[in-house]
Amino acid sequence: MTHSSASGEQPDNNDQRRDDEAKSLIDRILASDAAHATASPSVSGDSLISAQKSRALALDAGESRHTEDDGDQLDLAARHALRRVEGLSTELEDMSEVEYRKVRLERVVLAGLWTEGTADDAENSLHELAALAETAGSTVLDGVIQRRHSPDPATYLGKGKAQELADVVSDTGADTVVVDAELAPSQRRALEDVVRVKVIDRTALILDIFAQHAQSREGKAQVELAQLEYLLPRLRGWGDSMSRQAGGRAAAGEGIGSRGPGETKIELDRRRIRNRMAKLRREIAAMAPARETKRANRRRNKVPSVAIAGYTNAGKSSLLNRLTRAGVLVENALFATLDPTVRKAVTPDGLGYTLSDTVGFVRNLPTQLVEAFRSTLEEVGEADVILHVVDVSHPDPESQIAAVHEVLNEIDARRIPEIIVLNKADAADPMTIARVRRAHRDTVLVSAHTGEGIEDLEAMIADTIPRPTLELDLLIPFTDGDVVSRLHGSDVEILSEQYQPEGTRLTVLVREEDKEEFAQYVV
Ligand SMILES: Nc1nc2c(ncn2[C@@H]2O[C@H](COP(=O)(O)OP(=O)(O)OP(=O)(O)O)[C@@H](O)[C@H]2O)c(=O)[nH]1
Ligand SMILES: [Mg+2]
Repeated sequence: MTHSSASGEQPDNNDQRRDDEAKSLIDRILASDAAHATASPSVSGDSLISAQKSRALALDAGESRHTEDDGDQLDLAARHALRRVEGLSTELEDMSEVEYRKVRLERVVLAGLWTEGTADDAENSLHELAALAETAGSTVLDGVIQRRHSPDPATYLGKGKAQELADVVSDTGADTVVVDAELAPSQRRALEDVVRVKVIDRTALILDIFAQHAQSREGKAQVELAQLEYLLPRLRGWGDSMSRQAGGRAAAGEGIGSRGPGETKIELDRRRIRNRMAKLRREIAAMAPARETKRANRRRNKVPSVAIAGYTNAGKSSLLNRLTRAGVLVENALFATLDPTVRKAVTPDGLGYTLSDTVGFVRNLPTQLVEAFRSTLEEVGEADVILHVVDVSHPDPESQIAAVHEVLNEIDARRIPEIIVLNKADAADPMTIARVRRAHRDTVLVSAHTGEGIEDLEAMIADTIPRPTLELDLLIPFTDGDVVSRLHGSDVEILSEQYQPEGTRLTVLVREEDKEEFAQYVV
């Protein structure tokens, strides 16, 4: 689906387009097996800031005053940003009075700022937040964007807009507000006071999704560590707010942002949290050897390793399945894959390599997660080749590519040869494809669904992985037939083969370290 520029369109068309987009986005997330889904989670181009930077902005020291003005109140734009995604009647009058433990599905309203870039960028960012919220299991009721130069230090949105948000919340009967930023504890509390429902930020949302998806013991430990890391500086904030909302659903430890070591354990003091974190770090370190052994084995056998990396939902697992016919979970949800999967694959000319699927990246991936998943991500950092999978059916693949490069940079993986795999060719706009291909060399256009371009990709992988370089001329007696089959195995390249009276005569390329094995047959 293409995302045409809004300029020049009739307002009705704009509204229609937004409605259609919002609807298809929701459909896409809910119907996880619907193969025909077209829209993708979006990302904002210009607002690409590292988690570190946004955190520095957000974690100011408990300041709680409003700035002078209430931002640039571009009312028309703000109105347009108020999209009704799903209408629900208002059943609850005053959320702070309600025993909302019983509400099962979280019903959320999203709030974001448009501080830079175009209106489309700002909307894309909110769309991505909606996809994240849906992935976490909530229903998105509405979303608002305020045009401002910078977040209000007190309530994130300006005072007036925060009040409008409160109205939207009470009109829609939402029980949670999700903010498209990382909030300081004081901002979160102040905003909660205005909107009267639980407020969580983007980082908490992503951590929550990871908590839901972690499968392995290591993955679970890594997520818990990241959650505690996030919680620690916010301890006072959560505690204060929860004591004010005693009996609330959040206090019961339900809902987004509270799975894992969330608000139920709020009574833990910092020391106990630190102890727990130290224990988790030790556990994760202790689990590393198993992974390290496997990796060392692969290194010893010099099997080339290819790591699949890329933005979440780009089609990494689909591509792994396509290349290896492995049954890896493919889901139209963000962060379906958390635990790295390693599979064997063979190039068209018979060279073996390993192919590993990894956790997806996202714009402003919380630094806590990059830290906690470092050992998993390091797997990417040690690969011989990186397949960087890009969803080219997305309106703005460039910013996803940039976000992935940023994470690769952080784990020191930018020096590794990279093949940019433009996936979902079947659903992509030719203009977008052309634009991305102009900006990036070494791209290959594929569709994991239709199989288009997969042969080109396989050929590119074969050309990029380290190949055996040592040429040997061998004569193998017929009595040693097993050696011939070994040569036909996956890490030798056969240049010529003929039968002679004394045995099989072969010219082959082998890896340097396999030289000894065949030394006795060298002619
Ligand atoms: N149209 C189209 N859709 C695709 C293609 N490849 C994958 N998809 C869809 O994109 C969605 C995500 O695919 P996955 O393979 O789970 O993506 P992923 O990158 O592993 O995602 P995470 O593990 O969640 O980060 C699924 O709904 C796939 O069916 C493709 O070539 N064309
Ligand atoms: Mg996956």
